[in-house]
This record gives sequence, C-alpha cells and structure tokens, in this order.
Amino acid sequence: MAVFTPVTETDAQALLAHYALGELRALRGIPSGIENTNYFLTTSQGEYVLTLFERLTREQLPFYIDLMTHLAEHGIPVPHPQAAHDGRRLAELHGKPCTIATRLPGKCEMAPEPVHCEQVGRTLARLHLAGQDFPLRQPNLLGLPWWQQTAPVVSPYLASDTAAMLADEVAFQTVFARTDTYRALPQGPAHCDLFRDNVLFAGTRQAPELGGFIDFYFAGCDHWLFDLAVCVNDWCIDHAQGVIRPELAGALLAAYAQVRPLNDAEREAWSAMLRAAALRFWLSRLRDFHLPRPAQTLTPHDPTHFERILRLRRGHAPIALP
Ligand SMILES: Nc1ncnc2c1ncn2[C@@H]1O[C@H](COP(=O)(O)OP(=O)(O)O)[C@@H](O)[C@H]1O
Ligand SMILES: N[C@@H](CCOP(=O)(O)O)C(=O)O
Repeated sequence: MAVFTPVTETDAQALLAHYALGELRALRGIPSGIENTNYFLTTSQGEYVLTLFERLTREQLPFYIDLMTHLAEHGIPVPHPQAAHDGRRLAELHGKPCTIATRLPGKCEMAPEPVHCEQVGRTLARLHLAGQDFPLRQPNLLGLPWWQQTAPVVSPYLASDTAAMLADEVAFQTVFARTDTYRALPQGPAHCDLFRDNVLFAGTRQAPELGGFIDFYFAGCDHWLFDLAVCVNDWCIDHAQGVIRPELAGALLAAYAQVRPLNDAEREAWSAMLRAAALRFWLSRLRDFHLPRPAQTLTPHDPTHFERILRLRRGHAPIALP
C-alpha cells in the first residue's frame, strides 16, 4: 500500500479542527498510487481525500493546489482543495505538507471503450482551455532537462543496446526542442499523467459518466500536445503489445479536436511527441524500479512496458491527428 506516512484518527481529528468540514467519521488508507500518501476521509459533511506530499516541496505545491482550485471553479471535474479557517488550502502533518480535497465519484476504467476515450478527450481539451488564464507558471518538472539528467543515472542498469537507444532518444528530443515547429506548439497548464488510473467514471460501462480527473501532482506548464500524447499512449493502446488501437485513438482525438482544434505545428510534431511521452514514463519507471524509495508496500510499475512503446513509436508513423 502506498502509505509512506501513517496517519492516525487522532491526527486526522486534530487536522479537521482547522476546517469547517464537520466531524471525522472514518479514515482509510488508499492502497494505490505511487507518489503520495493518500487517505479517504469521511466527515459528517462529506467525502474527502487527504494527501500528504512525499516528494513535492512547499515551494512547488501552490502551483498544483491553486491549479486544481482554478479548474474546479471553472467547472472542470477535478478534486477541489478545501480551505482551512485561515484561508489556506495547504496544511502540515508529520512534517509533510498536506491538503484535503473533495472525493470525486466513480472508479477507474482499466479496459476503456471508445465512449470512455471520447469523454477523456473532450474533458482534456476543456481543461487545457480553462487553464489558459491560470496565472501561476511552473514547468513540467519531469520535462526535457530532467530526461537529460536522469538518462545517465539509469543507463548503467540497462543492456548496452537499450542504453544506446535511450541516449539516442534523448539526443533526438534535444534537437527536436530547438525546432521552429516545437516553438510554435500551444502550451499552458497540463496534467502530464492522465493515465487510465487517474480518471474516474460513474454510471455504467455502456453509459459511463466521467467523474473527474485526479492526481495533478505531475502537472506543469507544457505543450498541450504532450498531454494528449501521454493520454493516447495509455488510453488508446493494446496494453499487452503497446500498439495504438485506431478506434480508441480516433475517438479520443476527434473529441479533443472538437473542443480545441489542432494546428499544423501540432500535426507535424505528433510523432516526436508520442515518443517524448513514452520516454518520459520509461525514465520515471526506470528510476523508481532501480532506485526505489522506501514505502510500506509498493509494487513499482514495469519499465519495459514503456521501453516497448518507445521502440514502437520510433519505428512506425502514428495515427494522424484530425
Ligand atoms: N479526489 C479523489 N477522489 C476520488 N478518489 C481519489 C481522489 N484522489 C485519489 N483518489 C484515489 O486514490 C488513488 C491514488 O491516488 P493518486 O492521486 O493516483 O495517488 P499518487 O499520487 O500517489 O499516485 C486513486 O487511484 C483513487 O482511487
Ligand atoms: N502514471 C505513471 C506513474 C504515476 O503513477 P500514479 O499512480 O501516480 O498515476 C506510470 O504509469 O508510470
């Protein structure tokens, strides 16, 4: 279970005393997630999620908390961080920054159909547009400089031909980032980790209703196309092989483009961006696998999944953007 820092009922009661959220009814550690400590918190007033931040610093956190607040207040279904009596949405527990946000309805859909992909695409485009006037700026902290820094750290754990592919891909992305096409890509606040386990659906499998997007703690200002590529690389593939399933990608991309039409620079950059999105998660999984942090119990994600996806994206022209 990804509880890095245990929280007791007494801790939670003391924390709730600073909020107008009612009395504690139940507290339950959440057995998934790999970044933060999460608990479901039930009070006499509603259902919330308590998150203790394990890696992000106090300086970095206002971006995420204020972004979720901004998006929630603009009608995007995301967890709404709650303000304490003093107006702050960030508190502290066991020396770790923490927040209490609304619990969204539904559960993850790990075997999506086009109808799920459509809703994800549409809501992602709405999120991008709603984020345009968000005033804070913080880059995606796991962007190109982090890839350049991390590749040599994980490289010694790889077979020599795999390490060579990693180095070649980082070099490719470094050159791509200097092109006019890259500079012309629209950007703004982006989720940057919108995998199947970060979207909740209520309703039925035939008639799903998107409950919301969760886990904004990899968000940052980046190209919107990168966000879309992260999404397609997870939502629209055959999971065993990593190949893109056209009926899923078609549904997600068409729904996205209906809300925010894509431009020529984005069409030109699409293949490189799918590679960038695969590289990003291959690197973080390699780091987590070979250089793990202590946790009560934690199964690291399989890095070879994204190694395979990167090989595929390097070898084939992707499905065209609408
Ligand atoms: N606001 C929320 N509403 C409902 N469930 C949530 C919410 N936040 C987290 N969860 C649940 O907690 C799990 C882990 O949260 P997540 O943010 O993905 O953790 P981590 O940041 O550690 O990866 C999710 O899969 C989901 O089941
Ligand atoms: N989505 C990433 C890692 C982050 O995991 P999450 O549980 O916080 O979404 C991956 O799959 O590598």
